[in-house]
Amino acid sequence: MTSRPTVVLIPSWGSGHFMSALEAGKRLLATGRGAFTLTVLVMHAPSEAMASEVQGHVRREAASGLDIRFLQLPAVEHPTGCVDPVEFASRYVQLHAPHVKAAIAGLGPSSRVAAVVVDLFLTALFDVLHELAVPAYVYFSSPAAFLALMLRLPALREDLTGAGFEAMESTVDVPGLPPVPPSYMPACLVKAKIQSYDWFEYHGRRFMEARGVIVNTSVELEGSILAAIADGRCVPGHPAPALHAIGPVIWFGSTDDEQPHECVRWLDAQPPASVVFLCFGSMGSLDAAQVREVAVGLERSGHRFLWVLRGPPVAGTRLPTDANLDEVLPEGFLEATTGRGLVWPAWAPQREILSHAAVGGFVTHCGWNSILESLWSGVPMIPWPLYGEQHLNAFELVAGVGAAVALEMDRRKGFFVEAGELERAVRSLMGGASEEGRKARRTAAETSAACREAVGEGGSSCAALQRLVGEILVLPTEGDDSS
Ligand SMILES: COc1cc(-c2[o+]c3cc(O)cc([O-])c3cc2O[C@@H]2O[C@H](CO)[C@H](O)[C@H](O)[C@H]2O)cc(OC)c1O
Ligand SMILES: O=c1ccn([C@@H]2O[C@H](COP(=O)(O)OP(=O)(O)O)[C@@H](O)[C@H]2O)c(=O)[nH]1
Repeated sequence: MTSRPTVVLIPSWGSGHFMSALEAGKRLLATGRGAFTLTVLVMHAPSEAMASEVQGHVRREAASGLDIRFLQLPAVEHPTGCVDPVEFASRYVQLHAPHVKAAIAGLGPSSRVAAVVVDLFLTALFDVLHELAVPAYVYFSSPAAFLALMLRLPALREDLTGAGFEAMESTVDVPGLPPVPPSYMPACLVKAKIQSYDWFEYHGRRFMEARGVIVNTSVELEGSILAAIADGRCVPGHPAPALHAIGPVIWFGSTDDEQPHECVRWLDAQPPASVVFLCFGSMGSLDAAQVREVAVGLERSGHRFLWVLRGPPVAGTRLPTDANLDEVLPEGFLEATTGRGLVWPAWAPQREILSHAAVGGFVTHCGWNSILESLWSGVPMIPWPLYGEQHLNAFELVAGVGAAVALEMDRRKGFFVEAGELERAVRSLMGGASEEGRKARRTAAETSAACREAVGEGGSSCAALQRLVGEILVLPTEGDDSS
């Protein structure tokens, strides 16, 4: 066999997961310095909107001249009767298994498959990867804290009564984190969605079969949790999977835009660190009553703001529409805040915004990518978790990392936030008077430096990446007589 080996990456189709995994793959490729190529198996995204996003990414990356080959997998049926996206994703992936097997087996004659890296919801593919005897890795694009929790789920199930986490009176032990109040348990694991719990538990168990788990974090960010997992504190009596903390993996890819975005132009005219930025991720939207509270809270805070305000999701998807500002904002709000506030109703260039000197704080839905992007830019946060694992991320941000001012949410009213509470948190984060805000700003600046050091030459994440590449290159696969 003369050609170079290849590392196969199988991301899931959601833009956030896809780009995070692809960026990790590109870092593997760069660290391998030409020793292997990258082959990306692309599944059809289940909705048109997502499919066109993914196709856009594939087109851009395929044209980048890197050693990446994209192979489109055949379409499969959509599983029916799923209670939530995680069940859908897991079952949709199971249906891809024969195609994945054929695609990987088909690579064999021309290039040895050195490793296969799958997204965190794709562990159902392990059966075919084991059959093919290729080393299987997981790429975990969420924090190590959530990985620790997923590994703990089989044991935690024994402590749960039928009423689930929300009925629990004691705190939850997530090894490496301070005790977690049940109200911070991820929305994806609460009682009403027991099938979600089953699927998260399924994936958590299967992570134990992986050759390693590549995590989008760093020792500096989540050292105590990584150590707890490695010490076997999540699944006592079983060797923990090898962990590779290579983050922060942040995608800084270019867009097709030639002109600076309107939000960026508006920021250019604001004083340094004066603007609080509000954005709720790729799937976050607030209902009308909550939008009114945010508007009142921002107006009363007196601070400058840039608010990405999206409308309800497109029918049949979780993707928000562009907001109709005249309809949702209280009368007179835009006039009252002219000059010190911009409400943007559509997708905004978040990474660019967070790295702008005018931005001094971030009200975030606590998606892990958003948290990493904010920390990278040294921007302190106010956590407003919505879905997925974000409540746990919010807890970690305040109680662990410390780069945030906590926001009180009314759990009995669907985690509603009162205007006065948002006003208080914004004043605390952005004003000079609060010790809590000063600490969050100081910690964010320190964490930014630590993150940049981690991925730089000689840093912990850079070293982890080099070790991982070294391991992948010497791993034997079945039938490989060089072993
Ligand atoms: C982790 O638990 C959940 C994750 C998601 C989820 O789903 C999702 C679907 C898509 O089609 C596109 C996505 O980008 C996407 C993202 C997503 O969660 C976020 O994933 C990020 C990693 O890329 C990061 O970890 C964020 O913190 C996540 O919030 C959905 C879900 O239930 C609805 C989960 O339980
Ligand atoms: O208006 C928006 C909303 C989101 N994002 C990007 O979308 C990703 C969201 O990922 P995250 O993990 O934070 O949350 P998710 O949307 O997956 O829940 C991040 O890279 C954000 O920078 C963006 O650029 N503009």
